Amino acid sequence: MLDTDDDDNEQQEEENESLGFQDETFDGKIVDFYNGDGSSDFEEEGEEEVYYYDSDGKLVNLPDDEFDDLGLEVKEKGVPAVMRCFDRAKIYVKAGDGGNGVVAFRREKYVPLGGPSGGDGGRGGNVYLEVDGAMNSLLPFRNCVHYRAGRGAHGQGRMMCGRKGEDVVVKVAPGTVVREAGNDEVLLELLYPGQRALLLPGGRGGRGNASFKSGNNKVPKIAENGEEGPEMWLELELKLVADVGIVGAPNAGKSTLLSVISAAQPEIANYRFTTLLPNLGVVSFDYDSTMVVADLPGLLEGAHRGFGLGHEFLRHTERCSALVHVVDGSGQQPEFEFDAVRLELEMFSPELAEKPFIVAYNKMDLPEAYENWPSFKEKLEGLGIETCCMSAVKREGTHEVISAAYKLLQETKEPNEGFEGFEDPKDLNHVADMVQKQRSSSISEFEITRDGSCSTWYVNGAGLQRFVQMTNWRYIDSDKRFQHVLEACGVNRSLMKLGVKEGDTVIIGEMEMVWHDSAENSGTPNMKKRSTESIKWPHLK
Ligand SMILES: Nc1nc2c(ncn2[C@@H]2O[C@H](COP(=O)(O)OP(=O)(O)OP(=O)(O)O)[C@@H](O)[C@H]2O)c(=O)[nH]1
Ligand SMILES: [Mg+2]
Repeated sequence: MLDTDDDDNEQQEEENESLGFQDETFDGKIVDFYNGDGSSDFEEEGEEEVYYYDSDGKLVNLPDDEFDDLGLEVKEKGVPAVMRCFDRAKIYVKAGDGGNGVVAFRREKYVPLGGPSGGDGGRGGNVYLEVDGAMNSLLPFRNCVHYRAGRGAHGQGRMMCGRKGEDVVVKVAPGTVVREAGNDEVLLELLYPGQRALLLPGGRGGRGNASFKSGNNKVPKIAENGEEGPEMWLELELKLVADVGIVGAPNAGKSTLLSVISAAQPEIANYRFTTLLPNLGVVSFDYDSTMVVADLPGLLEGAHRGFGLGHEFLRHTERCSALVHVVDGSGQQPEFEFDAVRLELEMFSPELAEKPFIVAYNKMDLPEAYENWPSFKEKLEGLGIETCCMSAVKREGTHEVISAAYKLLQETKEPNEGFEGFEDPKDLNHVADMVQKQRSSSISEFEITRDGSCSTWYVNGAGLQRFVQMTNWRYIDSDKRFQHVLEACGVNRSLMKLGVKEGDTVIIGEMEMVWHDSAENSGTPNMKKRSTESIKWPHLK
C-alpha cells in the first residue's frame, strides 16, 4: 500500500514538474505556494517571505521589496515548452534569387548574322505571409524555421527567358504581429483569415545579351547575374483576436464555461493548469450576433513573478473588449481568490485592469459555494462590481453570464480599433514596397570610407553593391561596362579627390579591386579585379 502511494507521489511530482508547478522541498518541509482554496502556506504560518529560484535552481527566500530590486527573470522557469513556443516564434525568410541571363547568338541556316539571342533569367519567388483561420498557435514554427522561395531559372538561347521561382507562403494564425528581429517596430498585423501580405519580393532576373543590343554594340558579349533575393529574420508574436476573455484562478471552471456556451471542446479536468494554451470559441446568439471568447490558462497569486504559468499569456486579452472573471465558489475564500487574480491583472497592465468585466461565481451546485454566495455577492456589490452566479456543469446561469458579457461588449466595442490601416490589402504590401525601394536606390548614391592603414577604400552604396553583385565577370564586355559605370557615377573622381594611389585596394560590395592610375591602353584611371577569380570579401554584408 505504502509502495503504491510512493509511486503515485513520484508520478504526481514528475507531472507537476513538467507542468511547472512550484511545489518544492525546502529545508525538509514541503512548500506549496498556493493551496487551491485561496489560501497559501506562508500566510497560515504567518510568514512574509517570498521564495524564488536562484540561478542554481535552488529555492531561496527574500523580502518582497528586495526581490523586485533583483529584477530576476524567473518567468520562464518551469513553463512548459509548448506554452513558451505557441505565441512567439522566430523565423528566417528569404526571397528567391533571380536566374542568370545568358550570352547566345542565333545560328541558323540561311540566317547568316542571326544576332544576339540570350534570354533573361526568371524572377526569384516571393515570400508571402498568409493568415490561416484554422491555426490558433505558432507551434508549427517550432519544427520549421527557415522559409526560402525558389530561385528563378536561367535564361536560354533563342531568346528564351527563365521560369519564375516558386513562391513561398508562410501561414500564420489570426492575430499575428510581425516584427523584424531585433527591432521593436511592428511591420505587420495579420488579423483576419485570408489576409495575405507580400513580404519579400524575389530578386530580378539577370538580363541576357539580347537585352544589351544597341546601335553601338550589335553583338554584346555580356549578360547579368540574377539579383540576390532579400532575406530577413522575423519575430512573430500571437495576440489572439477575441472579443471576450475568460480569466480566473486555476480549476475555477473557465474551460467548462467555454464548452457550455460554444462548440469549442477544451480539455476539462479536476486539476490545476489543465489549460496550457488559450482556447477560442464562437458564441452565437442569433444569425448576426456572434462573439469570440477566449479561455485562458489559470492565473495564480504571484504569477507576475513566474509562479504557476506566469502571466505572459495575459497579453492575449489585450485585444479583448471585455473580461469574464470566473471565481470558484467552492474554494475556502472566494473573495481572496478574486482579489489575488484582480491584483495580477493590474500588475500585468493597468489598461487590462481597466477593461470592463463581470464576475461569474461558479459551482453553485456545490453546497459550500451556495453558502458563500450571499456574502461574496454583498462584498462585490458593495464595490460596485456586477456579479452573476452559475453552475457551468449544470448549465445553470451560464446564459445570463454570457448575455451580460455580450451587453458589456456592445457598450464598449469599437470595431477593429487601431488596425484600420491594415484593412486595405494594398497596405499589407508596404514591407515589400520598402524593400523594393531600398533595392532600386541609385548607383550614384554612395559613401567612401578608408581603413586605418590608408591603403584600403570602401565604397558603400546599395545601388552600387547590387550592380557589382549582378555583374557576371565571365563575359568579356562586363569589365568594360563596369569601368564605364564607375566613371559615369563618379566613383573614380571621388576616389582621386580623396587621394587614392596606384596599387590601393578598393572594396565595392563583395568585390576586391586594385586601383591603377592609368590603364595600359586607354591611359584613364581604372580598377581591376584582384585576381581572375572573383574574390569575395568575407567581412562585408
Ligand atoms: N461541481 C461543479 N464542478 C465544476 C463546475 N464547473 C467546473 N467544474 C469542475 O471543475 C473542474 C475544473 O474545471 P475546468 O473547466 O477544467 O477549470 P479551468 O478553470 O479551466 O481550469 P484550468 O484550465 O486548470 O485553469 C472540472 O473537474 C470541472 O468538472 C460547476 O459548476 N460545478
Ligand atoms: Mg481550463
